[in-house]
Amino acid sequence: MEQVDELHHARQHRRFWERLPPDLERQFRESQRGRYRYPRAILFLIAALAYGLAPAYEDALLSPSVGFRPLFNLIQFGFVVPLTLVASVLTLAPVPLVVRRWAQVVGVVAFVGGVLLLRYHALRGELTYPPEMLGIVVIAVAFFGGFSSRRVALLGGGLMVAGIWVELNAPDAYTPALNALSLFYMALIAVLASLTQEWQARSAWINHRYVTALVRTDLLTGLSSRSEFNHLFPRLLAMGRRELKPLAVVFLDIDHFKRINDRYGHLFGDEVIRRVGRSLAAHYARRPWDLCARFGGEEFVLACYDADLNALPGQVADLLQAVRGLQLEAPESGGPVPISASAGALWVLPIEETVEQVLGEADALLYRAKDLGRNRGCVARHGSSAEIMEVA
Ligand SMILES: Nc1nc2c(ncn2[C@@H]2O[C@H](COP(=O)(O)OP(=O)(O)OP(=O)(O)O)[C@@H](O)[C@H]2O)c(=O)[nH]1
Repeated sequence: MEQVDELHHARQHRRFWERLPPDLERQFRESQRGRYRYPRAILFLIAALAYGLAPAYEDALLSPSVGFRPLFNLIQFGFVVPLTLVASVLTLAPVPLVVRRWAQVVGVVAFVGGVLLLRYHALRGELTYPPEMLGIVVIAVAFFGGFSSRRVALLGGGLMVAGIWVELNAPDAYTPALNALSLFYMALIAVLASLTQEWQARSAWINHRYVTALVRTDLLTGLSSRSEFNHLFPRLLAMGRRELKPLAVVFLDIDHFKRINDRYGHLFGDEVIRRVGRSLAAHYARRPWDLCARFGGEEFVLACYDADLNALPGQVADLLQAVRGLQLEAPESGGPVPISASAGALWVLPIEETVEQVLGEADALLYRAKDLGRNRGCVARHGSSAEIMEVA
């Protein structure tokens, strides 16, 4: 319930430049990194190849006479190409996210640093190098990098300043002002594209999370919804079967709820459902695998993993007592409104039982408790309907 509210708030009140609350933001970033793994690995590979093969096409296409100085060769082959290749491999390798991120940052910085250096010397007439490479790298990083928009903005902004400095300080080989302007536009496009793309990705992600949370949560009580229970219970049963652990399934239904509604109104009826739901969650479903859901109307279902058969009657009695102990006051008179519930509890060591069989048997126990006069529970072990224990 809190999560539904938090997601709703994040959807409604987020401005274009704002991030999500820290926990959601972390989950969002991780989901995005996974998504762009392959494009990023390919990007780094292309960067490494483009850089590594530069001398070949430089000589052939652009400036046949220019030779590389040993220092350039060292930077290019001893530093930039290996780092970019390592970034490519680590992007796909099963290494921790932090290592991958740092490898990529170092790869990108090394790459663009190398390109800037070459560009500087190209403008001094010492060699030629395609300046568009810089823009391509920035835009590609912005689109596929999976970095935060702030990091891309920092990178884009830093590159823009460095690029302009290089253009203006090199001898007037071409048209520095025009080159500076084109660098500025490239960096601007990259930053805006990355911001827009991130905004859209974040909006889609948060909407998806919100809808999922809505489907999984019962909005009146904050417990799991029936669809969430239907989703998780088969898994719990399968896990019990695999690990040979017993389960307890308890159906609980508020007695004569229609009368409460008719007498005190539906809003008060809602409050009763809410209070009973909270009380069940507090008393019973406390371990990580336990399920506590509103099955519909005034009926609840609990499923407990690795349940103790001997403790079950006592636990059901406690639940019924907790419902009886709820101090509800009538809307207008303020007088006490006594309520009670009936329960059916089934203990099962799952072998071949289906979900329908288990839930059907537990539901039958609930109806038996209703037939016996309500305000009580019927507890049984699966398959031994002759030995039903009555608790109150
Ligand atoms: N206030 C409120 N009432 C609901 C909600 N969902 C179902 N109901 C009402 O719950 C009542 C359930 O009535 P019945 O199924 O006859 O059960 P009951 O009166 O509790 O009788 P027993 O279960 O046999 O003890 C109906 O009147 C429904 O309208 C809800 O979300 N809020």
